[in-house]
Amino acid sequence: MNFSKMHGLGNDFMVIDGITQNVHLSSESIKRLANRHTGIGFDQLLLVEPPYNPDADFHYRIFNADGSEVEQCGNGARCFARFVRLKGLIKKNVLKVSTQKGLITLTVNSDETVRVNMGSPVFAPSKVPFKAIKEEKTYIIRTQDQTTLCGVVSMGNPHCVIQVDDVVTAPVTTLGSVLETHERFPEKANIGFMQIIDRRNIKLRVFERGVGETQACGTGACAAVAVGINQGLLDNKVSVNLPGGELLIEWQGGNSPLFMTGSATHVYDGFIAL
Ligand SMILES: N[C@@H](CCC[C@H](N)C(=O)O)C(=O)O
Repeated sequence: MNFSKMHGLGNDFMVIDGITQNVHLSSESIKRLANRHTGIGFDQLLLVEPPYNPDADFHYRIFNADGSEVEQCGNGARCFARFVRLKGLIKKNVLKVSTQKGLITLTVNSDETVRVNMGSPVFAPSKVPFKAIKEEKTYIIRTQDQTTLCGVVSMGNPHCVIQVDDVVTAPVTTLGSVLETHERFPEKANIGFMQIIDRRNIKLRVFERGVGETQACGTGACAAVAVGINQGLLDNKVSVNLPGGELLIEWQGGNSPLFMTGSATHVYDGFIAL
């Protein structure tokens, strides 16, 4: 099987063309391939497929390193756009792509950065999904030894965003792993730790569902800015500083779409016998 290794700000992917190749992967084989010692190593596997929807150019499926299939991936979307152009699967620079959670539009800029229309953030708890009596801007989640204030949003996938004083000392792995599987998130969640520098700049670390902490999480950056704007703490255009680099997030609020812009890097092409 031919594949490409790519990354978006260090969030790394194995990208497979499932249009010209017949690909059948079980969650066990994805776990094996994701292993950084005995496999190829990646945070997510992206599988490019022909469109199911007449409005889309492609369909793409996303699998976490633990083998679970998920609905959305921001850094993956940008890598996907560069992959299909690099492999000559399409020539145009504006692409429509369906994922498990609907259609997104991707624009490849002249400097090869990619701007993604991620659709509108969804705060209704039942849609995240998150167990709550009613929608609030801030929730309290109780765990065995602490209570945590957070915002909750779906960017196609479930996110919980916690404001912290300093991302360096934030309990990303300890609290992140407890909240990822908290009973109030029936489909688990990605847990973001956001330090607000000023109204246009934040720092962010994310403990990703099905992976652990990654160098960057695109939907996590979108979720943090959406929660920050919803809570009245951020402006409509925010630069997000992640351990792996910067993303620009723009959202006018309400039902308007949220845009994410950032880089997507091709590392190498490979071949693996399964
Ligand atoms: N790295 C991603 C998010 C991938 C999926 C996530 N771990 C989930 O389970 O929802 C991104 O860049 O958005």
